[in-house]
Amino acid sequence: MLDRNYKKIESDLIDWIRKKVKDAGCQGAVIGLSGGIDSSVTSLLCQKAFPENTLGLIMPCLSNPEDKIDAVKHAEKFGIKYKEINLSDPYQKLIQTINDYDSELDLEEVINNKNLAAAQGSLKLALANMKPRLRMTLLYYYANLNNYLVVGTDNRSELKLGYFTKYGDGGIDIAPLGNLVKLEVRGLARKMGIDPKIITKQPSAGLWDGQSDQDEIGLSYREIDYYIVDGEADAETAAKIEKIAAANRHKLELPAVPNF
Ligand SMILES: Nc1ncnc2c1ncn2[C@@H]1O[C@H](COP(=O)(O)OP(=O)(O)OC[C@H]2O[C@@H]([n+]3cccc(C(=O)O)c3)[C@H](O)[C@@H]2O)[C@@H](O)[C@H]1O
Ligand SMILES: Nc1ncnc2c1ncn2[C@@H]1O[C@H](COP(=O)(O)OP(=O)(O)OP(=O)(O)O)[C@@H](O)[C@H]1O
Ligand SMILES: [Mg+2]
Repeated sequence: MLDRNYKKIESDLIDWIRKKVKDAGCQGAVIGLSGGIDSSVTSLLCQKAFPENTLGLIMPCLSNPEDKIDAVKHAEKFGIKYKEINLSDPYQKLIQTINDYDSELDLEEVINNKNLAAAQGSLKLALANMKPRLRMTLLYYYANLNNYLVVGTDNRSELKLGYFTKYGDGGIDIAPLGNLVKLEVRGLARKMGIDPKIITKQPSAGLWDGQSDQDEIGLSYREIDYYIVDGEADAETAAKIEKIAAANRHKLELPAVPNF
């Protein structure tokens, strides 16, 4: 699976991005830069497609400070224009606003801890998913302003599982990595000279301290990717993947509309 012609994939994806942006009547690309591998590869592809018209947005939201350092280093290494907009305060204020107006749940502990570890059950995800949705708002601000497309970073593994926030990091215009599973994204990243620290970092949505894709999904990318590409998996793994995929399929569809 890993034995792919990454040089050709790279140049085909650069051409594809250029065509999609031009066909949309747009002039460039805006991407969220997390310091993770998917956004590093995507931003570099965009930068090669539109060297002058690619904008990376670094948007920490009570995030691990290491990630911002990695994102800045990546942007500077490859000459990607970027801005940092820290969303921690607006995020906290939004939670405070909910707390002020809705007395049903007490969010003081979450607000004071600045950590979603204090939130349990559905509250944890409800608050966590607001982070990518705030980022999406900023990405579209810059897309509208500059006549750019919002370029998403979702890969084939995440799309198959629906492992993204609906209208958050899933709220995008195009997804250049959408036909590459995570292990293939790693192959492409190596070929493109992405910093090995970024390539070997544990994949994480970074929505709360210590979150990792593998722990949350309960499967490794090796298991997920071999199943997606070659159909190789034991019956239990295959069933688990299909169950998650079925539950999240709505994320890839348009909202249901009555047919009467
Ligand atoms: N059948 C259906 N038809 C239409 N809509 C349906 C639906 N079932 C739920 N929904 C709607 O969808 C909502 C649930 O979806 P959503 O809001 O996305 O929430 P949900 O899928 O519960 O959470 C997002 C997941 O993606 C992960 N994530 C997020 C961001 C980045 C990354 C990453 O890889 O870096 C991962 C995150 O850790 C979490 O596990 C429901 O509250 C409901 O509004
Ligand atoms: N702090 C952040 N600043 C800007 N964008 C972010 C930030 N955190 C997440 N994003 C955006 O959300 C996307 C989805 O996150 P995701 O974690 O799947 O990708 P990644 O961090 O690039 O790679 P990995 O999955 O290996 O962690 C990112 O690729 C990026 O575009
Ligand atoms: Mg990440």
